[in-house]
Amino acid sequence: MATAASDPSCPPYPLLEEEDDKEEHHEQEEEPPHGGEMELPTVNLEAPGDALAAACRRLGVFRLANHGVPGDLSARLFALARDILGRTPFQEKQAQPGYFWGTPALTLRVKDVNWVEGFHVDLGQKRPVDVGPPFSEFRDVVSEYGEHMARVVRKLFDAMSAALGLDADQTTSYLAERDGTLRVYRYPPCTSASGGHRHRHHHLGMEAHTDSSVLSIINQDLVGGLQVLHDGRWRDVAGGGAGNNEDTDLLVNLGDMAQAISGDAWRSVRHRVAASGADAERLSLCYFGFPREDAVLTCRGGSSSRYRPFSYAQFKSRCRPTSRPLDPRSASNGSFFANKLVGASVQFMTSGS
Ligand SMILES: O=C(O)CCC(=O)C(=O)O
Ligand SMILES: [Fe+2]
Repeated sequence: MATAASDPSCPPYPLLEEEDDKEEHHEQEEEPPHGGEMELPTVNLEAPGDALAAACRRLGVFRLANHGVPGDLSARLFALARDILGRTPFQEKQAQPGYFWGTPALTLRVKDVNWVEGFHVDLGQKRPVDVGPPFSEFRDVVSEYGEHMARVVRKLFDAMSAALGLDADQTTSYLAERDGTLRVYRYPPCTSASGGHRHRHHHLGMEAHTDSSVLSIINQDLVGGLQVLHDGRWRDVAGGGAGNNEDTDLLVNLGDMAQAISGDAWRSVRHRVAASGADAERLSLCYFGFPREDAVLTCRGGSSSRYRPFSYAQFKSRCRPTSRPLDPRSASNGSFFANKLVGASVQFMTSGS
């Protein structure tokens, strides 16, 4: 049984049950191979051109240059996150609003826990949460960073809307950029990490999934660990050295809502995070932009679309988390979203799909 008890910043209870051989064998069979590092295309936010639609169609993930997020702001947020998450005793962090460790399933079953902790911040929350230092400084920097994320995601979505031919109302309501979520993650050192290859006692920083957002913006440090599924292989996406200089690229993932809006022309990329090694910790700042809850998404393709018009509120209320991840081999990029929708309710799908 693995525990993190020797590290005071981690929970003082066991985090992993022994996996039985049968289950281990099952998981090994399902695991897509690892395909090494992948060079992602870069989109220039000031001049996205054809590169934007090409990346959305082919990959569902790209680097974003010329975003204008000040390097020293990212650096300040990374430094605060490193301090607060990495050097504060677990019990103290746990008392803070928005703090989490591992998966929500942790309370039910200590198995397949994601080796990650962090803060979840609703940027649209009207009343600031009352916290003392150093958390108040953290809250203020998060809020300033969130303003930049809202600006960047709006500009990017405007360019995407133009490429998809959305009207002015859709362009406004399909993304509520100021009501996004920011997650500040720390992937603590993990003694049972194995570089992304599954074997007995292997952990992941975050299990394979697609995001439910329209767009997600990831700012990861130099440690790296993010992997995307492309052509049936897990490919490493190198860390960007976030916060080291103003020219550092951000990463953009298309989420399920972008795939739906595009009528499946664009991809919601399947991705995961390898657990950090025993002597490394990884930090990332992830912003998620969602549609306005009441906006009805009419998916491209009209009556021939696979999706009936639906609102994000409906999608959220119907989407039940599955207890285990879907088979990653069968879930090629994109089909996972359809599976999520089918799992949520057939009401979202037009008949026959
Ligand atoms: O930490 C990261 O780089 C990615 C996290 C992620 O995929 C998520 O929060 O959905
Ligand atoms: Fe994600």
